Amino acid sequence: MNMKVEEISYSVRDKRLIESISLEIIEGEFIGLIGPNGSGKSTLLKNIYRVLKPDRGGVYLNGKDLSQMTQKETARSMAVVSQEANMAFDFAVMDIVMMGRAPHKRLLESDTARDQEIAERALARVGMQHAASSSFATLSGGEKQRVLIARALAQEAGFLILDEPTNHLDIRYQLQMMDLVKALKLTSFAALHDLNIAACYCDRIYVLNDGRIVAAGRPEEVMQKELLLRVFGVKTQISRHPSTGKPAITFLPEMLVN
Ligand SMILES: Nc1ncnc2c1ncn2[C@@H]1O[C@H](COP(=O)(O)OP(=O)(O)OP(=O)(O)O)[C@@H](O)[C@H]1O
Repeated sequence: MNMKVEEISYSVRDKRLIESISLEIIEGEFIGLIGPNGSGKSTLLKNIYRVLKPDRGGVYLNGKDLSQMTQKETARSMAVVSQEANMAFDFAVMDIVMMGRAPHKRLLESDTARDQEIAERALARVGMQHAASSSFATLSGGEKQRVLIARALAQEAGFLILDEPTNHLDIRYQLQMMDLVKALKLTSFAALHDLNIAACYCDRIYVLNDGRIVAAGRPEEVMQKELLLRVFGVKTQISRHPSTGKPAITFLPEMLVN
């Protein structure tokens, strides 16, 4: 599944939150989106997954204009895992995964054995089958994220959007989550905060600053100290990770630099 974003802009009242953003994601790629707090990452993703409507420009999935698709059609092509893992009501884990089947059903159509089988398989793929009847609210942050990935898998969409999927997770769960998503081999677009994680896992990275894309490329092209200083306002040393060969970013606190 290929995705193309063409010149999208979005404003609230007079404030332009994202400005003329274009990008392309090719089938099978894992693409990162990085940028400082408030740079517009969530706003961009929401414009892509149709919680917000761009003022200008368009989003195309396999050449098809998303704004011409029904929400159900969109959900069959695109699944979203966001950082807001809390549900207003408590549900059993399996019920949450089964929600992923909704875009494939007619209104009030009941679940079939095939839906059940797809949901069970999705839960097994994220290693959470033992928790099928547990209450979602009682799970740890890492487990919740895995269940939400399972829901996205049950949705059988070819394109996965992740909005800061590792927020609030400790380092072990962050790596586990990223390894899991990579192993799924879905075409993915992920807003990430941790630059080393982005450098390690992404095929390509887009850098957002003040609502605009200011750099794009492979991790080694993007992770340059001048750019990181300009965009994030931090001093860094960039080396090559001894095992992965990817850029490894070391941050230099002001008090040590001076
Ligand atoms: N509904 C809104 N009305 C006004 N301003 C908004 C609205 N939604 C977002 N913003 C502003 O738009 C900017 C971009 O916000 P956004 O949440 O997209 O950034 P982000 O890069 O995802 O940030 P973070 O890394 O902190 O999650 C911020 O300055 C934010 O305050």
